[in-house]
Amino acid sequence: MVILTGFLGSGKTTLLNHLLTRGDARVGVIVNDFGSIGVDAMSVAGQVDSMVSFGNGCLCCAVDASGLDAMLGKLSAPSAGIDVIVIEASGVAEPRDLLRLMIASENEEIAYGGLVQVLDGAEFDRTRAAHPELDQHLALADLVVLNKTDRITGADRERLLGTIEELSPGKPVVPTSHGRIDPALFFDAERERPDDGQLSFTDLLAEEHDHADHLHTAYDTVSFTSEQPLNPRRLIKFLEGRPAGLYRMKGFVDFGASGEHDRFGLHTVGGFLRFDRGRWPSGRRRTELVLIGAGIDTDALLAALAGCREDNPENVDERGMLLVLRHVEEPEPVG
Ligand SMILES: Nc1nc2c(ncn2[C@@H]2O[C@H](COP(=O)(O)OP(=O)(O)OP(=O)(O)O)[C@@H](O)[C@H]2O)c(=O)[nH]1
Repeated sequence: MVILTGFLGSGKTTLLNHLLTRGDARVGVIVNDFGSIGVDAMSVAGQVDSMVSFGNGCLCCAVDASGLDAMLGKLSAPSAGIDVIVIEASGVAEPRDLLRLMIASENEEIAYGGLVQVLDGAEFDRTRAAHPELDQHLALADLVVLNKTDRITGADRERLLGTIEELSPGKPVVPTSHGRIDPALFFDAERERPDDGQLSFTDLLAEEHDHADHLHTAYDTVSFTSEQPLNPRRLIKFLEGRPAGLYRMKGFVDFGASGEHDRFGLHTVGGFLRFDRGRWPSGRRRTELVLIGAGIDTDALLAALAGCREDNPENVDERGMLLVLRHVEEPEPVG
């Protein structure tokens, strides 16, 4: 579940429509203003399988945690076949309140996938003057989208990037026009299929060549594999120091630990980091990670990951594993 937030007119709906038409994932959408969504574009895209909406204008005023849970329950039901839920919340909804609602949610099917803040590049200064709370919103975001770059000069763009960096240091910022962001930065193109051992990011990479426009040329993608288990402490250190341009990481990590659920799925969106635990398909136990970013030194990142390999995998660093477990958000699967 991804929260898409931004002030009125910043381009959230445009971005969402872009995700719906360009991504292969099945998207469930929760909006706080039915009228603001391009319903036609969505039905043409045929991607929205369920949409929950309410006209109260403000998501966090309209629902409490159990109300939200009911909506999420509808969208996360296996019968809905939804891969990702996007909550589109206008600037009037406080991201902090939304996050609080998410944390209070008792739905175990749903994993939080990051808070994305959309900014109108052309209106940034005026919006900030009128809504000083924008500074706090930026500090909460996992990923910042600087939209409407077609309406600003290169010099303004650099200045805004500098201001955003000051307000939310180290936060990844993706400059776009018309919300044309790579869906892979938000979620998987296809659902993972653990049963046949296919990794969804393979599809994700294959998708790169299908798109007609040159959206992807702005991104660097690199993958890392290791038959040798990784050291948890060193990997966590790498993750904590990952560069701001590294928008997304995805894959599975083998720490050499043994147990029922010793496959650690890794998922990062901007500053957000989560592990979940699962089982290795037989014979496929190895670390496989995909890194997506812009302006990243892929060689240096690969070298740093290679440096996380554990030379004595038989001695699992149990205390190091505790650092990993701190980021496990989902309960251990049962059975
Ligand atoms: N020039 C330009 N216009 C854009 C861009 N992105 C969106 N727009 C236009 O800006 C207007 C607002 O975009 P929306 O996507 O509706 O913005 P929103 O954040 O969903 O707005 P609310 O629903 O009011 O919160 C629309 O007319 C869009 O076509 C962009 O990158 N460049």
